[in-house]
Amino acid sequence: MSAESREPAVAVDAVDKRFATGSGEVVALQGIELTIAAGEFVSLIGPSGCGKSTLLRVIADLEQPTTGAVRVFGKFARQARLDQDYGIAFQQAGLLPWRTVLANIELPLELHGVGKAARTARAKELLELVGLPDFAKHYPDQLSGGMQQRVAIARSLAERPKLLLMDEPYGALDEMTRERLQSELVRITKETEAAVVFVTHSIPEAAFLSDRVVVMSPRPGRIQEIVTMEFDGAARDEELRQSAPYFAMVTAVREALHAGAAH
Ligand SMILES: Nc1ncnc2c1ncn2[C@@H]1O[C@H](COP(=O)(O)OP(=O)(O)OP(=O)(O)O)[C@@H](O)[C@H]1O
Repeated sequence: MSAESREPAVAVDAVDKRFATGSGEVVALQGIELTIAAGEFVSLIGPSGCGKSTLLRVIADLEQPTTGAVRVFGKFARQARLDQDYGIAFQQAGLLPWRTVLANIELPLELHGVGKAARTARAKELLELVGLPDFAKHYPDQLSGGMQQRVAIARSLAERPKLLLMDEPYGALDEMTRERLQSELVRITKETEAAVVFVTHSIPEAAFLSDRVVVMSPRPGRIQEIVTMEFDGAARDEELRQSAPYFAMVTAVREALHAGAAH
């Protein structure tokens, strides 16, 4: 095992984030401590405005913490961003409208100097993976929102990142597609051994996907509780969704959320 793979994927150390606004200061995050192991799947859940997106953006170095520090595989977040050590998929698919689906997926590889043949081959493989092999030559506006989201996920996986940062990537999808993409994500992250930080509003989604669910509470945004998912070793498959251990975990996350809201 290399030194790098022994480092946690993410280490958030005493992070506060305050925003100055016209009506005063907003404390979006306070005293956040969170370590995510290599290969671990962690969801962030909590009521609207509790700071989930802000925490993800701080990890991605799209926002700077007011105090504290973030490391990604041992590097400062800024260096990890410059080195493109993680893939990002947000709810807004963020595809370039003037590029075909294939060219959108190829973009990160192109920016890293991967040759044309290799990046086209990889992009086609990813289109298969997300179930859109026939849409390579389409443009984003010719696709449904859900299909665009799958393209964005394919793009985030292009460089086989060891960390994926996902902000409600499935929020706009119908339930069937959503469950299919959840299963797909489980399979993909198992294959690639990527760690994932996943923001969601869905308790069942968080329970199905995660090793640990971080429950946040608002004003100021803090970690209320971290719930470890225990499924008695069961695989994360369709059977799990119907099982007693899964329902017990859904209940545990729900109770933690309600405890946070009561404060
Ligand atoms: N750029 C900004 N300027 C000022 N305030 C901000 C900014 N970004 C976020 N905030 C505030 O910080 C708090 C946390 O916002 P954030 O978007 O992280 O919450 P969230 O948990 O992701 O919410 P949601 O579930 O609704 O997406 C909110 O009160 C929000 O208004």
